[in-house]
Amino acid sequence: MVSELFDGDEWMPAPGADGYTDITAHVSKDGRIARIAFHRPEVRNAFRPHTVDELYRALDVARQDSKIGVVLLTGNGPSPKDGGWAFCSGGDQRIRGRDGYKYSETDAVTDPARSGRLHILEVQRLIRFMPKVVIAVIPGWAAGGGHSLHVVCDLSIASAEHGRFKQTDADVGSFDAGYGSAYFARQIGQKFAREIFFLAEEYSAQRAYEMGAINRVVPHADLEREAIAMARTILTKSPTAIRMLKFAFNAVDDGMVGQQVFAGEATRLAYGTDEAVEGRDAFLEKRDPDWAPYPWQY
Ligand SMILES: CC(C)(COP(=O)(O)OP(=O)(O)OC[C@H]1O[C@@H](n2cnc3c(N)ncnc32)[C@H](O)[C@@H]1OP(=O)(O)O)[C@@H](O)C(=O)NCCC(=O)NCCSC(=O)c1cc(O)c2ccccc2c1O
Repeated sequence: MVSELFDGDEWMPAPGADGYTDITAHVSKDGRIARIAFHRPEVRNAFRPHTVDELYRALDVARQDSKIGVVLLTGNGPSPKDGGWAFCSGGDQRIRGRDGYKYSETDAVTDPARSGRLHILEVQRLIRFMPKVVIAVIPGWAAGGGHSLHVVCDLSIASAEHGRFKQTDADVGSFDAGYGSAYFARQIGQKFAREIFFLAEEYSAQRAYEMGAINRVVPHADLEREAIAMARTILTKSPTAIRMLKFAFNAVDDGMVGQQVFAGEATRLAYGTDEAVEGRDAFLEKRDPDWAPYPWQY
């Protein structure tokens, strides 16, 4: 079983998915939505380096699939041990070393520079910069690094019954000092964000909604159906408009990188104009460009 909430009629395996152990990856039957899920429910979907490698790969496959417009990131469940649900509980504390999270011996990692990993941050950047909408679909706990992952997603939808939130970083001597905290404060305000990190108290999906940390709270049984409905609404929109909007929302918080990402897409739009074509053709034809047809717009 993939997950109790997984509807097999909606999905087919994503390319490369049969090699994954720590996640599952699917594509909707029309090829337009990706569903990527943590698959370690017995540890509340905590991630180890191998999980992060697979997650990065699956997200990048979705990023490079030009039919896909929306990615649903979720956690499979419930736990076979106790029936608990989780989106993700962050880094697997059992394999945390002094320089990061450790691969297991079966991963056969010999490069010492690769041994201690904090590369969930690379996943955060991939979610942030991919030109598609990523929706966190939260069926249970979002804790520690799992809490930060939902923060970096474009939208979040949570189970009313089982969605629970807790930022445990400071309990375990860790701190996500980037999107997980500073950007979170931009979302919900400084006082709430500081409270959530400094007190590390559990809060409900309803409370998260009231603070503006998530977009929707829905009945548990409807969670994935509602997420798919959100995705289908987004898919009715212009891909270019959604891409430019995502990067516009990002830019103000992402400094020069945000400007670069937005500007790259502006350049792509400019290349499509006759004016830019004239500049290229003039160079190739070894003549002066004729800008006369193109006014100084105001
Ligand atoms: C998530 C919980 C609040 C759930 O509590 P609950 O009571 O429902 O469940 P249990 O505690 O009994 O858990 C069931 C079972 O799962 C195991 N487990 C849960 N979470 C983890 C985990 N993260 N690592 C390993 N194992 C986990 C638990 O031990 C139980 O196993 P049994 O064998 O006893 O059945 C609660 O579980 C909880 O608080 N979990 C820990 C949350 C946490 O502190 N996460 C790590 C935060 S730090 C982090 O994630 C992080 C990672 C990075 O890579 C970073 C990189 C760069 C900067 C910062 C980073 C960062 O902060």
